[in-house]
Amino acid sequence: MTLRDEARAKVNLTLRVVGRRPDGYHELESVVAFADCADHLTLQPGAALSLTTIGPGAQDCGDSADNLVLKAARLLGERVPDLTTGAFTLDKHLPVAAGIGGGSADAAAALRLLARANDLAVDDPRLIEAARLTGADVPVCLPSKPCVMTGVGEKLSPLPLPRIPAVMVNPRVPVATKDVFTALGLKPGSLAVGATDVLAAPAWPEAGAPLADWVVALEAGTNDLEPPALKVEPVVGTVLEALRATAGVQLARMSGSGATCFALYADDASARAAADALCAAHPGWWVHAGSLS
Ligand SMILES: C[C@@](CO)(OP(=O)(O)O)[C@H](O)COP(=O)(O)OP(=O)(O)OC[C@H]1O[C@@H](n2ccc(N)nc2=O)[C@H](O)[C@@H]1O
Ligand SMILES: Nc1ncnc2c1ncn2[C@@H]1O[C@H](COP(=O)(O)OP(=O)(O)O)[C@@H](O)[C@H]1O
Repeated sequence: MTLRDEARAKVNLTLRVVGRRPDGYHELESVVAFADCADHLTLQPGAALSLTTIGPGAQDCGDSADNLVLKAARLLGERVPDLTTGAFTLDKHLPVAAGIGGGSADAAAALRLLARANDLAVDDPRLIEAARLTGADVPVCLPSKPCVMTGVGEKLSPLPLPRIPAVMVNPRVPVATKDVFTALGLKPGSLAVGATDVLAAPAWPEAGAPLADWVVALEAGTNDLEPPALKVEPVVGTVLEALRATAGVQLARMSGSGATCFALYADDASARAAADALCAAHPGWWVHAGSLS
């Protein structure tokens, strides 16, 4: 029997860099949501672990041993004796190295499929450990639910975010996360470990609050990686300008380390119209109209 799952794109609605740990990793505070665009992963359970990558993005990410799907499966196999793995097929649609965690979402989907094939609970500590070791963004992609993410990405606190009409744009220029953190220029050790825990968390709207309240709260945030990303890849500025010029835009910001940027709208029709205008003006860009939740 073939098992299937979706690897939904992650969007950092806000992203604050709190500091840099002595080991070089950065502590973050980020409101994370998930989009209705995704890669598709299947698993044919069996003896040998393998990966075939297909779809429009296959040539950008490949199926070599360093693919995050295989990395996650190997890390889980090191923790679960006699783990049944099998043949994965990844139908790759999301832009690669784009600040929307496509590879992390694929890895998380692989772990969820392996959990199903092996009757493991989704909150099994071995699954969560394998996620954390695969990459900083993989733990948040395991549940793929809106949350406040802290630490280097492993601490998750659920958030009652409503469905938000949105447009996502990637200029089809890959940006390496490491290069953006380097351009930020923080010295290792510019933070006491655990400092994110003692920072006052902003008061987010209650469950059921109107979208307008969320937009006001999110507007008060930033993405601290925008300035260094603009240095690494100035086209991010062009994308933000284009999104901010669309009719009905409520908020436009970069996601993660870029170069994908998103804009929020009050309704689906405005998001659709904005996406159509962006596609006409920039036929080379990847543009997705849909929603975040
Ligand atoms: C910045 C974020 C925000 O959600 O998103 P993306 O832009 O990648 O989508 C993530 O923290 C990215 O997570 P992920 O892409 O999984 O990071 P990893 O593979 O673990 O690390 C890539 C590189 O980024 C840096 N890195 C990553 C996460 C973090 N909290 N601090 C860091 O300093 C490290 O230099 C590391 O070498
Ligand atoms: N399944 C995968 N999909 C995308 N990228 C992958 C995958 N496996 C490994 N990678 C590598 O991970 C890096 C980060 O990719 P991705 O997750 O798309 O971007 P980001 O970290 O900006 O959100 C890329 O350089 C890519 O080569």
